[in-house]
Amino acid sequence: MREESEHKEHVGHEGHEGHDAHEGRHVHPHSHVEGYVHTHDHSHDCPHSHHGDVPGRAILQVAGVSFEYRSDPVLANVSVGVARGEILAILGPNGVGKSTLLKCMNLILTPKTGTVLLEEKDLMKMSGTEIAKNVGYVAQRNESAKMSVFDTVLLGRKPHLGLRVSERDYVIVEEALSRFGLLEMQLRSIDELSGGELQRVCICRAIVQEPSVLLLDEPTSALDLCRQMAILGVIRDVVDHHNVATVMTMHDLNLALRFADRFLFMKGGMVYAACDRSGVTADVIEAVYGIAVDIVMHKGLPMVVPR
Ligand SMILES: Nc1ncnc2c1ncn2[C@@H]1O[C@H](COP(=O)(O)OP(=O)(O)OP(=O)(O)O)[C@@H](O)[C@H]1O
Repeated sequence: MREESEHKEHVGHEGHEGHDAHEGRHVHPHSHVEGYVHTHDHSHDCPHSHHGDVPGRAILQVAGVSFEYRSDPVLANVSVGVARGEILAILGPNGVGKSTLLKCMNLILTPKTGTVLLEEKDLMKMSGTEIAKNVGYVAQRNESAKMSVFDTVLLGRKPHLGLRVSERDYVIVEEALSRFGLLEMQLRSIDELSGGELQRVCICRAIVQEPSVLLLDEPTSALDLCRQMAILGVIRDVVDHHNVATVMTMHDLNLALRFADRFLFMKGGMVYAACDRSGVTADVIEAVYGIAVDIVMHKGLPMVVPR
């Protein structure tokens, strides 16, 4: 099994400008990250919300995946797919295996059984560079180093670089830095950033990588309320306008309901429910988290309120 050091192609972006944070996923702002505009502009054909398990349309398809750390079983027979233009939220209590599943989706961890297909190609048969070109990943905990914010984000271009950094690479990086509100701190060393600033840098790095699949492990865990909305707004925008598929693990059910299209609830290392917003019921939440909740509607969006 490959442990989690290998292709840590952090994904990163988060932005402030041009997002409709208060409207969440129902409003898709028309700003964009420059890099995607030049290379994958599918803005006219991106589907928005999808239901069920998208088996036929999934760009990334996990089938029958099991995983164990040494001999401790963590995942059992997990199957799920994510389509272009949609955000899948992986939900469930601490330690249930959300991060492990995410790491199996780009083979940072190698599943014990099962397959992971990217556009119907077996990920196990792809090179690390090929995976990195297609799948961006931002870890839950990000390593820092003595490197500037600019250089860190530029590293996201690595899978695409030729012999040297091109003008286009610089344009993509600068555009993304701007969207993530990082321009002013681009010369600072990332080992001097706050946890939330570093999280934004890492998401920004993943975005400039221009992946077709983004895997984000608790992308808002270190962010304040305003930046949670901003960054999820930018991610939603990239997903909507550049036909990217995104999977994110989350704890905040209300943020998930606001920004994601589909929801994978895990319990005991298995899939308990895979549904769209209408399937997120008080019964499911109680069964998965062991807490009684009410689901109330607020401005057209369901909200989970613990009793
Ligand atoms: N490197 C590791 N070696 C051994 N066990 C691990 C390792 N990483 C995670 N585990 C265990 O595997 C289980 C699943 O962990 P994982 O991080 O996937 O859960 P999670 O649902 O993402 O949790 P959280 O919500 O707390 O982040 C936990 O019991 C955890 O202790």
